[in-house]
Amino acid sequence: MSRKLHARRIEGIDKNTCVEFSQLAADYKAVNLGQGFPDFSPPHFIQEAFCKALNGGFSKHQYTRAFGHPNLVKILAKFFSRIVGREIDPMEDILVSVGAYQALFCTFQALIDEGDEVIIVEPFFDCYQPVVMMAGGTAIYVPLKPREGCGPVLSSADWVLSPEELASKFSPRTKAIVINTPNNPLGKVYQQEELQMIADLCIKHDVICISDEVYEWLTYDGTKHVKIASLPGMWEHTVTLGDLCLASLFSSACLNVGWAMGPGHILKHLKTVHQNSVYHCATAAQEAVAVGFQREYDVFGSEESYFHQLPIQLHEKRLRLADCLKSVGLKPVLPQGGYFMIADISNLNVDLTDPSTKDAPYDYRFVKWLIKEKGLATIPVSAFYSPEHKHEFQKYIRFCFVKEDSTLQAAEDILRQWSDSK
Ligand SMILES: Cc1ncc(COP(=O)(O)O)c(CNOCC(=O)O)c1O
Repeated sequence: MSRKLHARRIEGIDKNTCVEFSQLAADYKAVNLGQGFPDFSPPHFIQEAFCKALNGGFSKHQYTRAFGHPNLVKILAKFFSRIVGREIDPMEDILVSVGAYQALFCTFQALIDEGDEVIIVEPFFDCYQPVVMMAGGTAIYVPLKPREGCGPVLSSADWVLSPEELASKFSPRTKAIVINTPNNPLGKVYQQEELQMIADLCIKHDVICISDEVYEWLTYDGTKHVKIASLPGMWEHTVTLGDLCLASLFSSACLNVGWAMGPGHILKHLKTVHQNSVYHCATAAQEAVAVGFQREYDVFGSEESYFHQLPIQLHEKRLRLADCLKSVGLKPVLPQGGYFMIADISNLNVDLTDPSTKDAPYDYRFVKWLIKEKGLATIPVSAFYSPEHKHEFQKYIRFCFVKEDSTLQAAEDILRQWSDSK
């Protein structure tokens, strides 16, 4: 066929970093600290709930309510009403989606029009730019930067937004701002005063805040996760996105149940996109997650809670990886939350003359070299920046530490052998 096949809306977004580097890791059978998923099983109670749902009769194998399985939306509303501090209507204020990815897609397709501007805080989960573009929007970027004069940047808490620079990005065309807390890849957990700064601008300019909180239960060292929707006046301005199976909850990406939560007058538009695209999420998976969520509601705040246990388990892995990276000359930025840790690689002098990557940013070339020559997979952090800011942040790579200890040990062995051989 001679005529152009693909639509303009997908021009230039065909490449995906996770897809590219996960394939390279598989091709080279590398130890994979790249893509963010656990390499251990979910807790028994969620596995049992999933098996019970699958054996729960024909209704669990057929369509359930399009906008969310009644058992699930009811427990979600009950659970988060307590956290947000307001009565959440399970039937109006929640949309269950196929992972948070689909919730993101529905949100942008429903709310962003040609010419609308969307402020994206960098570094950002790399799908934000494509979903803004597919909706016809224009991405406006504002980077988190290491705080001036803080000395060596040891923590994600040291990466902050400039109030002046952020305020300057709002214009009459600004429709939404996207934040992600805890952040992927940096691990920053926005504190109340930072969220209040964003909230004040959203209310002043009548802008919607899209708050991606898939890692909300994974915070460390006593760091508290604050939902921007819980701040005064922000419920009406916020779409909160969550994930019921990835990091935050049950460490089971395969269940792939996410959600969007917010006021019914906004959520009704996301539901329009949902019912005209995916329409429905797996009933048995939703039932299993509802059972898991009910359990967590009953034990919330106690030592039996998985939300309590998982961060403790991951805290040790996080410190172990940071120690290893420091011992071989990398400079890790300790994350306040989430699945990932970035490390500054500027101290490492590696011959990156591979002609196949000569025009790529330094971290891309380094990551490919690390996979091909050392058998260790990570992700280049410049992939989480806009074209205009990539060059400023091409000396960092991202590690996922939500892995079995044996996997982390294998990665450490590779790094230490390399370090000893230098
Ligand atoms: C911030 C954020 N939002 C949304 C999502 C999507 O969540 P879900 O898997 O529920 O669709 C993810 C998924 N994980 O990313 C994998 C990686 O960076 O290696 C995410 O990190």
